[in-house]
Amino acid sequence: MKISESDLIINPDGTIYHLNLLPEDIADTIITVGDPDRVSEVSKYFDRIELKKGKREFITHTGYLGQKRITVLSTGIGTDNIDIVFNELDALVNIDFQTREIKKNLTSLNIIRIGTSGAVQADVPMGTILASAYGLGMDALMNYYVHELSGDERLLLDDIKSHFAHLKHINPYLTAASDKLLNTIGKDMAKGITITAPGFYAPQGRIVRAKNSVPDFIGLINSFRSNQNRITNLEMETAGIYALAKVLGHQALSVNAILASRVNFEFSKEPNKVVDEAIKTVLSRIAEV
Ligand SMILES: O=P(O)(O)O[C@H]1O[C@H](CO)[C@@H](O)[C@H]1O
Ligand SMILES: O=c1cc[nH]c(=O)[nH]1
Repeated sequence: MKISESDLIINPDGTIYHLNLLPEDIADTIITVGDPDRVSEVSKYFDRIELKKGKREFITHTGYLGQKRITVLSTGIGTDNIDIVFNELDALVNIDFQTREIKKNLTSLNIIRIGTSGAVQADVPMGTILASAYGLGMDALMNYYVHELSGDERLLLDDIKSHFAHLKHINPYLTAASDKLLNTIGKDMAKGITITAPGFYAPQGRIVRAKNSVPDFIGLINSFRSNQNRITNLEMETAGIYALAKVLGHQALSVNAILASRVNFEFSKEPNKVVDEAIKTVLSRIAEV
């Protein structure tokens, strides 16, 4: 079935609407970062850069590390941007732009986020490189998509829903990381459930001047337990990435450079060093995926 011109917008030069990319511009292995300035912090380690493009906050570099073709792309902040990036990346590989039809043979991308995050457990110090075993969304994105849970995800989400039941404004959703990427890129990293919040301040329990509606949100978050599972950190994209990757048939892993300890009330004095460590660790393992 032909996808309409208003559902899938292709620019006059053949590029996808927001990302400004042609299907041939992206590799099958994609690194996403939030900050547009972080794209060159990743691609500076490539042996060769073949393409640099961008529009708005969506900056893309594609190149090679050894024999491996890699795309690094910035998403900007928040799951509303993840909605755009993931639908458009998927369209670039799985929709024929000439016929506007879904291709018969679908491509599954390997997508690795390298992001920054704040820890909520005392034994996850600043400087930790943490792989998200699960993304737990406190935002509203997945209310708009049909998505199914595995048995393990359902059991864990039921426990999470009971723990947060008194927060009537949220409908949490949960998706596991790609096993393949967790066991390669994420091997021997600290692991935990990552909360994706719809904001940086009160939605992550921060208090500056405006009053928070949820008292001691960090205490509520870090006291959750379900078997060996606990919530380790907070950021703003991972749950949307995991959930949309699963819906669209892609593999996803989120690697978090822990810059803040929310329980020790500290923020890293050397954030670039921590992020660089995460970038180098991911790139040193990327040939395995
Ligand atoms: O450093 P990035 O990848 O942007 O990630 C984190 O930093 C931003 C907030 O400062 C949010 O996007 C959050 O998820
Ligand atoms: O605490 C933090 C640090 C980075 N990014 C976030 O979203 N939260």
